[in-house]
Amino acid sequence: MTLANSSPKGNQNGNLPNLKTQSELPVSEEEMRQAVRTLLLGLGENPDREGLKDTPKRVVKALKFLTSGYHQSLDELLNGAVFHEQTDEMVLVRDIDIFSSCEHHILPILGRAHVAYIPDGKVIGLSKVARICEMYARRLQVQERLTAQIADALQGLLNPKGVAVVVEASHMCMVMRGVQKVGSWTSTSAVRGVFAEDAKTRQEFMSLIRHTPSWS
Ligand SMILES: Nc1nc2c(ncn2[C@@H]2O[C@H](COP(=O)(O)OP(=O)(O)OP(=O)(O)O)[C@@H](O)[C@H]2O)c(=O)[nH]1
Ligand SMILES: [Zn+2]
Repeated sequence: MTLANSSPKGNQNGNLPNLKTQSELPVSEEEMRQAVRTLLLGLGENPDREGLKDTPKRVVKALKFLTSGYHQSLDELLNGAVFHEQTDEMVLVRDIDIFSSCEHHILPILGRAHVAYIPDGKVIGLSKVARICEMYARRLQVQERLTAQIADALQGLLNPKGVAVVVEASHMCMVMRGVQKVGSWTSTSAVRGVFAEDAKTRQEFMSLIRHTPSWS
C-alpha cells in the first residue's frame, strides 16, 4: 500500500507520483540551479561573487532535502513495523519536531506534532509515527493538510479505533515578512473515529498533550 503517493496526477492535494530519480523529473538539476541564479540576479546580487558562486547548487540541494518527502512512501518508511497487539489503550507520541515549508511562500513552518491512536489489534513502531510526520512535513504544505495526512496515514495503516493529531506551528511567512506577527502560532487538529465521536476521549488526548511530564 502506498498511501503517500496515491495520486497519479499529483499536485491537487500535495501528493505526487513516486518520482525517484532526477531523470524522471521534468527539469534537470542544472535548470534548477539556473533558476536560483536568475533569482539572485533579480535580487540585485552578483551570483559570480565568491560567497554566492556555489549558492545555486546549495539552494537546490537544500530544497530537495526539504521536499524529500515527495519521494518517500509509507511502505518504505514503515519497513514492516506494524505489529499485532491486543491493546485498546491510547498510544500518544508527543512533541514531534516539525520542519515543513509553506506552499505559498516556500518559507519554513516550524513546530511540533502530537499524534495519538487507539489500536484495534495492530500497533505501529513508535519511531514510525515520527517518520510519518517527517514524510508529510518534507513537502510543500499547508498546516491543515499536513495534519490531516498524518491522521489519514495512521487510519489507513492500522484501521485503529481512532486517531487524533494536533500540529502547533509558527509560519515564518507570518513572522519574517507579511503581517510580521513574531509570537504567533497556529494549532490544527484532525480527529478520526472514536476521537471524533466521543468528547471524553478527545478531552483525554487534549489534556495529555498539555500535561508536563515529571522528568522534563
Ligand atoms: N490556511 C493556511 N494558510 C496559510 C498557511 N501557510 C501560509 N498561509 C497563508 O496563505 C495566505 C496567502 O495569502 P496571499 O494574500 O495570497 O499571499 P500574501 O500576499 O503573501 O499574504 P500575506 O502573508 O498576508 O502578506 C496568507 O494568508 C498566509 O498566511 C497554512 O498552512 N494554512
Ligand atoms: Zn507562507
